[in-house]
Amino acid sequence: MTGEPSPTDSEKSLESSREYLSPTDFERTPAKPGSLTPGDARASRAPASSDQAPPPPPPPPAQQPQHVAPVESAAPPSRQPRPPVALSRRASAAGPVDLEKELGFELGDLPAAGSGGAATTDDDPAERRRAGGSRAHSLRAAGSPRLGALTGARPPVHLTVDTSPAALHSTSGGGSAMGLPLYRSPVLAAVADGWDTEGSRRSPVPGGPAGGPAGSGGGARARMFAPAVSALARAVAGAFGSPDAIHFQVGRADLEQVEPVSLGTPMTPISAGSAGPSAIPARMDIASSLPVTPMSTKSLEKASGEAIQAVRLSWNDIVHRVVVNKSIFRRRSGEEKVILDRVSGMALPGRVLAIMGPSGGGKTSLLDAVSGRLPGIKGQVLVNGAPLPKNFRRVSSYVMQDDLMFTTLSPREQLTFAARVRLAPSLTSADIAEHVEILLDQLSLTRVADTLVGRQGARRGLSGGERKRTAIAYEMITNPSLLFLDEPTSGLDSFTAFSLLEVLKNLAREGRTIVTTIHQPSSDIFAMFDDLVLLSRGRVAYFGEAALAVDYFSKIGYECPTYTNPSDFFMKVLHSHSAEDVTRVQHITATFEEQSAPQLRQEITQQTHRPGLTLTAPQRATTWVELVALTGRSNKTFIRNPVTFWARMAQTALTALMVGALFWRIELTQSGALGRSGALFFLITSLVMSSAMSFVLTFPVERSILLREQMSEMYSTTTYYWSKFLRCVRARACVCVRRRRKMPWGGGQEERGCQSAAHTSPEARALTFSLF
Ligand SMILES: Nc1ncnc2c1ncn2[C@@H]1O[C@H](COP(=O)(O)OP(=O)(O)OP(=O)(O)O)[C@@H](O)[C@H]1O
Repeated sequence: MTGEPSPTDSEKSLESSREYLSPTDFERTPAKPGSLTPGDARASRAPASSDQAPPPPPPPPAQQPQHVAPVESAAPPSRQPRPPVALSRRASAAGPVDLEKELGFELGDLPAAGSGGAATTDDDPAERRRAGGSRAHSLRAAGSPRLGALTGARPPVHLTVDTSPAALHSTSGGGSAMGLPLYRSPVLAAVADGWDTEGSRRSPVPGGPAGGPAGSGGGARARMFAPAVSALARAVAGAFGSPDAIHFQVGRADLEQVEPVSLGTPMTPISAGSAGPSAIPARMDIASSLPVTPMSTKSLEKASGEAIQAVRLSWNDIVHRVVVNKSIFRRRSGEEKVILDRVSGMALPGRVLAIMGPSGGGKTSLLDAVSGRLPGIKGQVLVNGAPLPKNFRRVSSYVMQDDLMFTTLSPREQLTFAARVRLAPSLTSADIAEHVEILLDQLSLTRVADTLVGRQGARRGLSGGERKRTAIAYEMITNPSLLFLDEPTSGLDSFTAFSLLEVLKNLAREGRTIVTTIHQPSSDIFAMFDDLVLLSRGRVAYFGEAALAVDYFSKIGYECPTYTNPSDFFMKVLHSHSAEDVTRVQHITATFEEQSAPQLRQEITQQTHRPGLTLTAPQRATTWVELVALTGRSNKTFIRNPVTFWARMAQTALTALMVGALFWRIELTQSGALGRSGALFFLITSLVMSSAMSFVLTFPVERSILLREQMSEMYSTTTYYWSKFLRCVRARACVCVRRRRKMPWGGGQEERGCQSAAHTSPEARALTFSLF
C-alpha cells in the first residue's frame, strides 16, 4: 500500500493488530510510564498532553545521504518533523527497491506492504525458488507469516538491517551468518522494541528502564521473531552480496504510520551516511538473553590438545535387517524386517548433514550404522575412503536423543569428569579446569555451571535447552572432528532449537563433520542444513544439498506448495499410512534409486576417497585416573541422593539394633559360642544383602549412562565395577577397622580382659556397624 493512510486506516490497523496479538498481550502489561497499552497507542495519535510530553524527536542526520528516498511526512502540526525513513540499498542506489525482485522471494503475506514493501512479481514460483534457494523458502514458510503477524499487530514497525562494519563491530558477540550480525543487529533491536525504526523513537519496553535496553516483553517478542528476522537478514545478505549497508522497511512504508506509541529517548537514525558506532542502538536485551555465543574452538583445541581433522564419512549400500516375531518356545524362524535398504550417502567436513524422514523411517538406525554403533549391518562405512578405524568411537562423538546424565551433578562436575577420563593424563587439574571453563563458556552454560542437572517432575534443575547443551558439551570435551546427534532439538522450543543449530553450524564451520537426525525442523532450521538425507521405510528418497531438495521433488512431480515449510512438505509426501501412501513412497524411493543413486555413488567415491588420512584418537587416561574419577563421581552421586542415602542409614541402624537386641550380653559359654556364630552369620548376610541392595537400587539408574559412556569408550567396564566395589568396601571396611574399639554399652570383650578380635561382642559390632 502506498500513499498516506487516513485516520480510518490507522484505526483499522490497530484493530487488525488484535487479530494477531491477543487482547491480553496488551492488557497484561501494567500501565506504567513507558509501557504500551491500547490507550497509549490511541493517545499517541493525539497531540501529546503537557504531563505526558513525548521526548524530543531524534535529531535529523547532519547530512541526508543521497541515496535515501524520503517519504513525505504528514505529521500533525503538534509533532516535530522526523527524519525521513530510509528505503534504499547501497549508497549508489536511489529510490525505492522492489524487495521481492531483489531478494528473490515473496513478501506477499506482509499486510499492507508499502512502497518499499512487497510488490508481486510475475516470476514463475519454481524459478524464484531456484533463485532464492532455501532462504526463500525459509522466509515464505515461517518468516513472512510471523513478520506479517508482527507488522499486522503493530503497523508502524519498520525493520532495518545494518551490515556496515560499524554495526558488526558494535554487535560483536552475536550470532552471525553470511557476515551478518543476526541477533545484535538493529533488526532485532527493532523487533525487540517493536517500534524501533529509522527516524522514530525507541520505545522502552515494560520492565526496562526508559530509553534503556529492551525489557523482558521486548526480549520475549524478539525471541519469538528472531528466527524469522534472522532468515530475512540472511536472505538480504545473500541477495545483496554482503553490502556495506542495507536499509529497508517492511510493512507500511508510510512515515505517518511510524508512530512513537510510548515514551522513550530518541534514537539516532541509522543510515548509510551516519552508520557508525554511535548510530548503532545500544546492546539489546535479546543479545544478552541469547543462549549461544559464536563458537571459537581454537582455545578448546589448545586446551584439549586435539586438533580438528577433516573427516569424510561415506556409506555405501547399507542394509540392516532384524528378525521379528521369533518364538523362543517353537522352532519358528520369525519374519525378517528390513530397517535400512541399500542406503548410500556421505558427510563432508565443514557441513551439516541432516537425516530426516517420518517416524520409523530409519533415521536413528542409519545414524547408529554410520557411527559404528550398530552391529550386524551389511555394506560399507568408510572414513576418508578407508574402513572405520578401531579408534573411531573415540575420534567421533555421539549425542543421544535422551540427555542421559547424573541428575545429582552439575554441568561443571560432569564436564570435569569427562575431561579427566577422556583427555591425556598429562593434563593438570588447572588445565582441565580451564578446558571445562572454555566449553561452559562456548555453550553458554557458565551461568548454570554449578546448578545440579535435576530431573523433570522431581527436583528441577537445568532447563531442556541447558540439558541438551550440557550433553553436547559432554561430547565436545575431546574436540571431536565428527559429531553425531540424534534429534538434538526434540523437546526444545523453536528459538532454543534454532540457537542449538547455530552452535552446530559454528562447529561445522570450523571444519567438523556434523551428522544429525531431526524430526520436523522449522524452516529457519531447515535453511541451516547443508546436506540432506530423506529416508522413508528404510530407503533413500533424497540425498543431496538441502537447498535443492524442493526442486528435486518438483521435478519428479511433487510440487512443494508456496508458503509451506519444506520439511512439512517432505513429511507429508514421505509418510506411509495408507496403501496409496506406500505406493507414492515406493515411487519416490525407486525414482531416486534409478535416476540419482548411480551418480551419487560415483560422487561418493570421488569425494570421500582420501587414502592415507588416518585419524588420531585422543590419548586415554590411565586406569588409576579412571578409577579415581569414577569413585569420586560415585561418592558424590551417593551422598547427593537424599533418598538412597537416608534409606541406607535407616536400614543399617535398624539391622544393628535388631542384631544388638537379639544377641545382647551373650555369655562366654558353650551356648554363648553358638549364639556368637549365629550373630556373625546374621551380620555377614546383612552386610552382603545391603551391599547388593545398593547396587540393585542404583544400577538400573546408572546402566543407561554406563552404556552410553561405554559406547564412547570413555573408560573400561572393569574400572567402573572396581570403582563401585571400592565405594562399597570403603564403608564396610570401617566396621572392621573399628571393631576393636571399646563399646561401653555392649559388654565387649575388652571389658572382660579378652583381647581377641574374634571375641568382640556381636552387639558391639552391630552398633559400630550402625555408624556406617
Ligand atoms: N532391533 C529392532 N527390532 C525390531 N525393529 C526394529 C529394531 N530396530 C529398529 N526397528 C524398527 O525399524 C524402524 C526404524 O527405526 P528407527 O528408530 O531407526 O526409526 P526413526 O526414523 O529414528 O524413528 P523416530 O523418528 O520415531 O525415532 C522402526 O519401525 C523400528 O520399529
